Amino acid sequence: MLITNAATSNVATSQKVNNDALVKNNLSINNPMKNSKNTPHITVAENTPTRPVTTLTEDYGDSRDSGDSGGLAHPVPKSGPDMRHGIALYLEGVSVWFDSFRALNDLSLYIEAGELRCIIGPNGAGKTTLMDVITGKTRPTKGSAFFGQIHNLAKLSTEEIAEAGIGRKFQKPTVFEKFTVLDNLMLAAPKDKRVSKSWFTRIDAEIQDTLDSTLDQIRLKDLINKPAGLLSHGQKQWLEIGMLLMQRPKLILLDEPVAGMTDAETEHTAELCLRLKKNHTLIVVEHDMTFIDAISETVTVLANGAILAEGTLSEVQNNEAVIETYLGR
Ligand SMILES: Nc1ncnc2c1ncn2[C@@H]1O[C@H](COP(=O)(O)OP(=O)(O)OP(=O)(O)O)[C@@H](O)[C@H]1O
Repeated sequence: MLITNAATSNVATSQKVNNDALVKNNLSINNPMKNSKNTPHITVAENTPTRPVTTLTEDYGDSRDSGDSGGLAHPVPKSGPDMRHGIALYLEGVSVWFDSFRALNDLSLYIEAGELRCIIGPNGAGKTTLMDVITGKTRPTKGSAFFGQIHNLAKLSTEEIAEAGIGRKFQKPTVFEKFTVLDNLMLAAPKDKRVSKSWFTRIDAEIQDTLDSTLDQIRLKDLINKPAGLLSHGQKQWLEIGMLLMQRPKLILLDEPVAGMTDAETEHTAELCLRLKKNHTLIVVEHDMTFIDAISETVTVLANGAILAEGTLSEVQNNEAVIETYLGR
């Protein structure tokens, strides 16, 4: 019963899937790094492919909710993402068209492993569409999207992408209000190990470790027996981040994590992001500049589906085009 319920939550959509039936990855990666001003410097051995530059020629359609694999052949690598060359996420020339409207327009974005990247931009800039492409919810109409070297995000299903190690937290918390903090976390654990700690005296050692470190990260240890419905808005958000952490993602996407939070909660969330950064790659979409200032290294500004500017917060804040289009004078 609980497991059925869990399958309907945003977090549970990224539960691990049984991929026994999936064949080993067979993608050929044959087109090394191109010159681009966004391209980070990477030192690699001679003849080693640095980027999976596979230009997509198929039209993947324009449905935002195309979360299935659309009948495409998509061998799923059983291993985790290959980030040996330091790139966690690689998007090259990605466009998303909704009929004739271009929500993303030839967008190229490279996120290094261990990076905390902030994405800002006006309403309608394409931020959600970008997150949708990364999580497989929307297919690129054109371009390449890879997680590490081998996971082709344009071809994997949402579940396969979650299995590969990408976790997304949506803006609105969707915790199970009647269940305790602990039960919510246990429900988010990978399917094969998902048992409620309160029902069993013994618990998988790996899950126990993940639970302990998650509770350390989200600072809700003292509230484990509290029903989630009685938590503050901020605590619910942290719990939901904890539910993501139970799945041990490598790349975490946070969509407006501090919307509706008090100043103190915003500050705590900034501290949480900085703690998460020690072991994860993060992409944070936010409008709150105080929060961005507290956590940001590189900030990417999106407008009209393309990158308007990229740099430190103060660099983009002083960029004329950004002032004109987004921040104002
Ligand atoms: N399914 C769709 N069909 C048609 N147009 C869409 C669809 N989804 C999004 N769009 C349009 O694509 C553009 C980008 O939307 P998106 O939600 O990605 O922007 P955003 O930067 O996340 O905005 P916000 O900050 O308001 O959330 C918008 O103009 C939106 O209206």
